Amino acid sequence: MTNILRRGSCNIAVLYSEGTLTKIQMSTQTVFHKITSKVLQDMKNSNEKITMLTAYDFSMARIFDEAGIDVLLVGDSAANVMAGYETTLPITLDHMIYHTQSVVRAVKRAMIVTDLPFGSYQGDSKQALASGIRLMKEAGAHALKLEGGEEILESVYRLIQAGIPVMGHLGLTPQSIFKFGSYTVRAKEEQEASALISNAHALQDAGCFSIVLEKIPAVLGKKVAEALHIPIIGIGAGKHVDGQVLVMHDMLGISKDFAPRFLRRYLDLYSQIANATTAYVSDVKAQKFPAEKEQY
Ligand SMILES: Nc1nc(=O)c2c([nH]1)NC[C@@H]1CN(c3ccc(C(=O)N[C@@H](CCC(=O)O)C(=O)O)cc3)CN21
Ligand SMILES: CC(C)C(=O)C(=O)O
Repeated sequence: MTNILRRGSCNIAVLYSEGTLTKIQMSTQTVFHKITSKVLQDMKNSNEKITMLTAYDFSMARIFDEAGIDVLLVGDSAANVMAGYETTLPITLDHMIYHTQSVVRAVKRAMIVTDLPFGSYQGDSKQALASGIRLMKEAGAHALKLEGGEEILESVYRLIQAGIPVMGHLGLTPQSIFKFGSYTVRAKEEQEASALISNAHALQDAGCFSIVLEKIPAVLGKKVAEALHIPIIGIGAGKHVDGQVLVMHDMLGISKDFAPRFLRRYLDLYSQIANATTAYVSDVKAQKFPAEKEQY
């Protein structure tokens, strides 16, 4: 195996010697490989880190996809960053379908994983399957993510039986925030750590293609990534896991007052957008916009 392609716009010819990957010949002669669970597994096996960001809309998803992101997560964090709710609980399956459809229209290469939202799967595996089928059929998701371990295994299994790739999510699981009461680091104590490890094994055994670990000690992230053969994607789970995920608004510096230790901001878009807005407002007020050449 050689290299796994990164950019849509450049001419890196990527030859993947194993497996049966979909190749798309673009007009620019760029060869794309659509990212699938098989590609992610190959990345783990060859020690290539997996990159994942959230996306909720067409315009941002297109930029991320063309810039070479491997996985786009249509996260239920849309409840927070798109809709302004305090928690992820209020977002509905219909909202998740809308966001997923928007992302799907933009993406050529990345794998699109959508969260099953709170209330659309817990406790009833038939409801989980019905919700999952809507996201695959109506929205075009490539895979689904569900929060939890043992307690949702039946749902995970039923989805996988139906041919839907499932990503697990352990550690800090925001849909259970009212059970835990805070967003503190999880599994610091031995008992919770060993429960997390056994849940990770159970998810892998049920057929999950990958697991997200959120806000846990780096040593535990390392332990899980080494013990499991499937790719482990971390958010606040240290550097030894197989890939990293961040919420796009955090990574781009759009979100305000969110500064957990695990976050690295690659831009300060909040102030850049605010400055651009002030400049626009003052130009219009001062009748500097539009200028002669900007009118008909
Ligand atoms: N903008 C955004 N980014 C996220 O990463 C994110 C969401 N929203 N919404 C859904 C979940 C919630 N997540 C969270 C929420 C809080 C912390 C956190 O560390 N909060 C506090 C510490 C709280 C405490 O220690 O009690 C912090 O330091 O900001 C981490 C992940 C991750 N997800
Ligand atoms: C924080 C990530 C992993 C997530 O689940 C979301 O964005 O909803």
